Amino acid sequence: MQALYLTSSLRKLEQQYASEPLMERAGHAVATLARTLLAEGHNRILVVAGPGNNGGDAFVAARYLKAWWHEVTVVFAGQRASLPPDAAHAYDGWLECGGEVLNTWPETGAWQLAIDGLFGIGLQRPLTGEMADLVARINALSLPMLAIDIPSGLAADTGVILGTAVRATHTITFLGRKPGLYTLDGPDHAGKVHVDLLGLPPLPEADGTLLDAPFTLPARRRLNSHKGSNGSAGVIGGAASMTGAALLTARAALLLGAGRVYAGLLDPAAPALDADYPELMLRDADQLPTVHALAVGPGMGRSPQAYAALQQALANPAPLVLDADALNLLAADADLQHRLAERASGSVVITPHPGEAATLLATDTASLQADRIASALALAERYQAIALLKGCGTVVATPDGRWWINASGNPGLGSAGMGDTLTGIIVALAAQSLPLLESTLLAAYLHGAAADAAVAHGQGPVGLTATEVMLSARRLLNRWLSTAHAG
Ligand SMILES: NC(=O)C1=CN([C@@H]2O[C@H](COP(=O)(O)OP(=O)(O)OC[C@H]3O[C@@H](n4cnc5c(N)ncnc54)[C@H](OP(=O)(O)O)[C@@H]3O)[C@@H](O)[C@H]2O)[C@@H](O)CC1
Ligand SMILES: Nc1ncnc2c1ncn2[C@@H]1O[C@H](COP(=O)(O)OP(=O)(O)O)[C@@H](O)[C@H]1O
Ligand SMILES: [K+]
Repeated sequence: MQALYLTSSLRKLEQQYASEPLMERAGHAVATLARTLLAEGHNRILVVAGPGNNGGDAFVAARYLKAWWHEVTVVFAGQRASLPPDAAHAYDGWLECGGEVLNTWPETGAWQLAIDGLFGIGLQRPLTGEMADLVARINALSLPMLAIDIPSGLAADTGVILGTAVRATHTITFLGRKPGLYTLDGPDHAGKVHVDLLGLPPLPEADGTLLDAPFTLPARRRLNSHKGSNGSAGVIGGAASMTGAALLTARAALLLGAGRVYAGLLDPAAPALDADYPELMLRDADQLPTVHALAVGPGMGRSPQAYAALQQALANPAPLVLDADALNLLAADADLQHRLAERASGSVVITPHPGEAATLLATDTASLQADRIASALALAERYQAIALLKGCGTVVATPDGRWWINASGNPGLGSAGMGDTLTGIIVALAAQSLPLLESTLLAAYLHGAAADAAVAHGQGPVGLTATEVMLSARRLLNRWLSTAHAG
């Protein structure tokens, strides 16, 4: 797990250490990494420098690379007179070592690496006109591309593209990881992220946390354990023509270790048996026994029966996962919201995708996605529940203001049934007595990591199925458990 920092915190750190030669160190770090990205025998580097301190870093990097005998072309999108002081100093340093500055894009240049120092964390408004053209030219180069601090055009706090953005193969980011590198459009633009602290100690308090490892696991199973000690999970959903969703959740709960799994199906014509998984106990939605953790929503629809089932579930003290139509019903009904508010804080997790989340916050999807961290925090606050906002870089937030971004997963997860699977993993872990927040965080990471492992085995991203993801998740969880409990 890695710390994530918002721009406001990084700015404070910069001010605190204003007397340190941070730009010099930044440029040196860029040059050092750039060298390693050049293929054997390659030497020609394009550096694009912008009008602020990100451009200053670029000039310092250019100077080092030239000193190390590389052929460096610098394109500068700014005016010397308008540069901030450190960047102006870096510009002068580049000229003093014999470097040249081009103010227009050169006709030809057989570069072998490009360095993007156009904009960093100071970007405030969308790139347009000449700046946007420059980004288009950079992106048209089919080269390894190293972005300085953050790909130019990407908003550091949100991962939103401001107009247009550089697509880098590598990003070297300073002082701390920015959340925008890991959510929404960040991962498509950042490539591999490298961090350099510029010689400073890390900030004592992170703003958020990156989920990039299985940081917590269910307890080791005693040899003398039985299905009763592994917890029972319940799933309510599966209205007519959507029973598959509830069965997927139930199967995931079974495969991820719940001792008993009951599925309460709303479709009166639902089968009495899941033929592939006869281990599952299928019941009518209102006939579930007491369970240790309950998931409500997959394939549930919004019928009066679905409403009643949700109302009943909210009165159940077991840890609760609300997904899919349970969220749409909740968003539309004050009584359900009241019942949710009456529950112990932290005993419910809501798992909306951006469309459901927008409904829950009475906004539109674009506004919701414009700041996924703020949206997840708003959901957690508004519903006094753990909120898991799905999508590339899933964000988890708690009512007390903590947040996490999940680093695992891939576009193979973009097919029906993947959300149902996630819900099943959460409820399985919660049934096995892992606290609900830990269950949610581990499930988010495991679900994505399972998809990554499946892709590594050639099962995706195209055509990856939810069933493959849950089988992969079972393998991974067992591997993590055996490593953690070895010896
Ligand atoms: N400070 C430090 O200690 C350290 C900082 N470091 C480095 O500095 C970076 C931050 O530098 P920064 O704050 O100067 O901002 P930066 O990202 O270069 O951009 C600002 C410039 O862009 C301009 N501009 C903005 N939007 C625009 C648009 N749409 N279209 C056109 N222009 C636009 C804006 O103009 P203005 O808005 O003022 O008109 C201003 O000129 C940081 O990411 C890291 O790389 C490291 O060296 C470590 C130590
Ligand atoms: N590009 C992606 N990168 C990472 N995770 C993704 C991506 N696309 C989808 N996912 C994940 O897949 C799941 C899809 O859930 P959801 O939209 O509810 O679908 P479903 O219709 O299967 O219920 C979520 O956990 C989401 O975060
Ligand atoms: K940049």
